[in-house]
Amino acid sequence: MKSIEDYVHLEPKYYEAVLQNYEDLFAKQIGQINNNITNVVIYATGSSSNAAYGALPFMSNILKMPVKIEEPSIAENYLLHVEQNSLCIAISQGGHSYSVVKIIQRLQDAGNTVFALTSELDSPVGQVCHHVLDMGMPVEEMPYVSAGYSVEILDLMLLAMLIAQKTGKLSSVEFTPILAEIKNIARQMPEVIKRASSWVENNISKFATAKRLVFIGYGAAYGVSREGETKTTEAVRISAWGKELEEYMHGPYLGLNADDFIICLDPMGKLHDRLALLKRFLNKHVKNVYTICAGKDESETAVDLSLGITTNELLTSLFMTVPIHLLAYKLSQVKKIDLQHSAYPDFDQITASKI
Ligand SMILES: N[C@@H]1[C@@H](O)[C@H](O)[C@@H](COP(=O)(O)O)O[C@@H]1O
Repeated sequence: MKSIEDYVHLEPKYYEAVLQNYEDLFAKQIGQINNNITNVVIYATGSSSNAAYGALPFMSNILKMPVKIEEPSIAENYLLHVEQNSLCIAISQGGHSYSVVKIIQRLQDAGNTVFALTSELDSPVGQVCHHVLDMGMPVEEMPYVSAGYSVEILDLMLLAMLIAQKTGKLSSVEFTPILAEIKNIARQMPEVIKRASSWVENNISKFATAKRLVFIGYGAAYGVSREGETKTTEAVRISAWGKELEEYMHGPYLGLNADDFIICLDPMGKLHDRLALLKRFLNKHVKNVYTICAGKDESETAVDLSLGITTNELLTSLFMTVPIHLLAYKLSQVKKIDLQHSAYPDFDQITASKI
């Protein structure tokens, strides 16, 4: 089975394939989308939900309408009131998540149209949903996904662009440079992976002593911070938080421990100065504060990582998770965690959380 690291190295190839095929992949289903949609509701859980948060600011900006993410279980059991002009998108990379299958069934039974994004077309999600969107990559064998998470972000961004074009929100003149910017990022992925790999290598012995990792991001990097929490919890099996910048400052900072390892995720956007203030505070109380930034940051220290891409902050989730995935993988190796076999084989037998 390929490892998380193997899949990270496959990301440039998968991005290239999606960028070549996205029109064919999505054309048929895009044609079925109602031109009068006023908002988008995304149903996803785990990494798929984190990916949606990474794409959300871009999607809302391109579609010029509200985009929200709902936890499928809460939506299915308590919030089943969907507006007629909502575009419902369910995401399940593997297509076996119980709560995603359920919400698709409930929405369709109530007369709503649901589009499901998945890589496994004949999975339960693929079979239940009437409008399946192919993610455009092979099924990821490794259950702790990395490439699939990133491809979901790319898929959602391209979908938003196509829908915006179809509904008259984005002209061809506007479409072309945005697509060129995304392609430019895709071309730089090998260099991002190289920089991220050496940063992880150089710092792994220190990270291996961490009792807790705290990821703090804003804008598109909020999804990245959430993915930091997910991957660290699932693959490294130590405590982790993934917070939005102001959310962290609102109260969680009070739970700070001097031995926390804090990773700040800076897309070099609107809230860069707010993050700088928080770092000033954190550096007074915590020894291990790191920053991963999209482009070059003048205040960068020796332990920080610059991924070297100066781009629209809304697109940074396409590459900022690379170091987070590699760090989680390397830490799992150091801790000799077997990611290929389930730690609790009885879990799904008892709960049927994956069907
Ligand atoms: N442990 C995994 C998560 O890492 C994954 O993100 C989630 C959603 O998976 P999917 O996108 O296939 O619905 O499922 C599992 O619970």
